[in-house]
Amino acid sequence: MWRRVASVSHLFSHSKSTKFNQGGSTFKIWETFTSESEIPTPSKGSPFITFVLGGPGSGKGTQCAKIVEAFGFTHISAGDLLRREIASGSAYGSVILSTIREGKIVPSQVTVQLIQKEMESSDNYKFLIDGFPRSEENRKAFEQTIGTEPDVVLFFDCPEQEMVKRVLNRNQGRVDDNIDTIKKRLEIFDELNWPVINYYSQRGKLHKINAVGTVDEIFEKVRPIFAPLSK
Ligand SMILES: Nc1ncnc2c1ncn2[C@@H]1O[C@H](COP(=O)(O)OP(=O)(O)OP(=O)(O)O)[C@@H](O)[C@H]1O
Ligand SMILES: Nc1ccn([C@@H]2O[C@H](COP(=O)(O)O)[C@@H](O)[C@H]2O)c(=O)n1
Ligand SMILES: [Mg+2]
Repeated sequence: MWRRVASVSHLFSHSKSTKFNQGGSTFKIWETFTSESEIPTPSKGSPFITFVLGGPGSGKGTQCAKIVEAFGFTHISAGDLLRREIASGSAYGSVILSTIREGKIVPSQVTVQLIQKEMESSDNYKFLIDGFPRSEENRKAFEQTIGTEPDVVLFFDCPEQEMVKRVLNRNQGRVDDNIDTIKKRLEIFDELNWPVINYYSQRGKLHKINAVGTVDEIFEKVRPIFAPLSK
């Protein structure tokens, strides 16, 4: 198991915050706008963990691929791990499949175990954990099992209409890429993901990225966050 050796709080020294309301509560979100902050070089023996949040179709997977290419992270998509578990014929497969079909959240114990296995079998120490945590339960289970918090949290902020359009055009044969499941996923996102976003915002770890624009335009907003890291 890894031990944390350094704080990266000064990563956020070139950020500004904005306040907004969601579900009757006020949230504060950090928005990064420059790449000039210094961060400690992550080292083997101490994982550098980035959580990647955003609604369905906000572009998390697409941007993760760009971050991997530019900065040498290992991409761990919680959704992909769950889909792989279904395909492997595991004992959990049928319950995971019906949960995904309903747009609901798989029990954290299952997802965290899959993430942990993936991290432990990797030679890398820079991880992008995509689509996780989806709920406070997910977040707490990760902290308890892995014993650490993320260094950075990205939140791809995208209007619902745009997310629906992207998901319906995705065409990758996913069982949840249909209008009924998308509506449920959006409801679950609103209900369960905002507390997580708020939590990391309060801890000064959240980077909100406007996810409207071309893939390259959005990546140019992501790049400064990781620019101090070498590949
Ligand atoms: N900036 C963009 N503009 C237009 N289409 C995009 C953009 N980014 C991603 N897409 C497309 O939108 C679809 C959804 O993107 P992606 O799979 O990256 O989203 P996601 O956040 O990982 O979604 P999910 O949570 O459902 O896995 C894909 O078909 C992708 O090619
Ligand atoms: N932490 C998570 C992540 C995902 N799921 C389930 O998988 C579905 C697809 O996830 P994507 O990230 O690939 O969109 C999602 O709708 C959930 O049903 C989960 O339970 N927990
Ligand atoms: Mg995805």
